[in-house]
Amino acid sequence: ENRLNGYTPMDLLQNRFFERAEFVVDTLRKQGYCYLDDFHGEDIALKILSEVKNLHHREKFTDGELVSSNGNGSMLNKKIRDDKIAWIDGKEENCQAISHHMTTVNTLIRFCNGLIEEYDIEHRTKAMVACYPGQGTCYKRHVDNPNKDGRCITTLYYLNPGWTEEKGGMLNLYPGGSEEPVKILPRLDRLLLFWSDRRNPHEVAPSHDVRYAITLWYFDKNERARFRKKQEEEERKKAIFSGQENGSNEGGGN
Ligand SMILES: O=C(O)CCC(=O)Nc1cc2ccccc2cn1
Ligand SMILES: [Mn+2]
Repeated sequence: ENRLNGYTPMDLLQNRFFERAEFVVDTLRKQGYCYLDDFHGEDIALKILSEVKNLHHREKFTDGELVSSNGNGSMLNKKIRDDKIAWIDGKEENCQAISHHMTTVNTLIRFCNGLIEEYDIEHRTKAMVACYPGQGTCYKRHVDNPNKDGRCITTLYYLNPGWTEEKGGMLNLYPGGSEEPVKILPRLDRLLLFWSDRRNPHEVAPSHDVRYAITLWYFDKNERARFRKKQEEEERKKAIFSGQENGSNEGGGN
């Protein structure tokens, strides 16, 4: 069969993933974030971009959340984020290249999982396709997973050919809460990975051109299971509480 100097194409592919996973895990350990350029190659990157633009033109994006509570319970309608988003599971029509991206990152993360003892990564979210429509749209400084909801690695795939810092829209990352941000250019075919917890506050600087990205969050099995159990516990308590409320009103309740 077609062995290239003793390796099959599959061997070469596995090696390629293993090498990149080693680099990613070493770099994540060292600085908490890591990016890979030319992740899919330009042709596939442009195919993914055309599918994302198609989603945008077919009005498949919704507004990001509009409100943030200012901590004392009152809901401000202050915007914390201006991105438009679409959740994609990869089976939708006209999302084949996006689906290929999702399976490719899964394979990379599976190789990384073998090298990271502190996490056991088996699941991820759907793909969140995001668009910043320009005109200064941004995303305020935040932490993806501040309260142990299970997400351990954030992956961001950027789709912006010819992007320059003049266009704004830099991802400002504050690894370890550092004062000075690391400024990441959201260029085409760049895959950025970082720990999703408090180690990586980040923000999107005001963007003056249309800016696309695809986010996948990967879960640590144990943290996710604990979070789900806590959620169910809270649901039960709430149900009991509202049950008492119904029981207490006159004639209400069966
Ligand atoms: O586009 C980038 O460079 C990063 C943007 C970003 O941080 N997006 C984002 C989007 C989110 C949407 C829902 C919940 C949490 C979220 C956290 N982060
Ligand atoms: Mn974020």
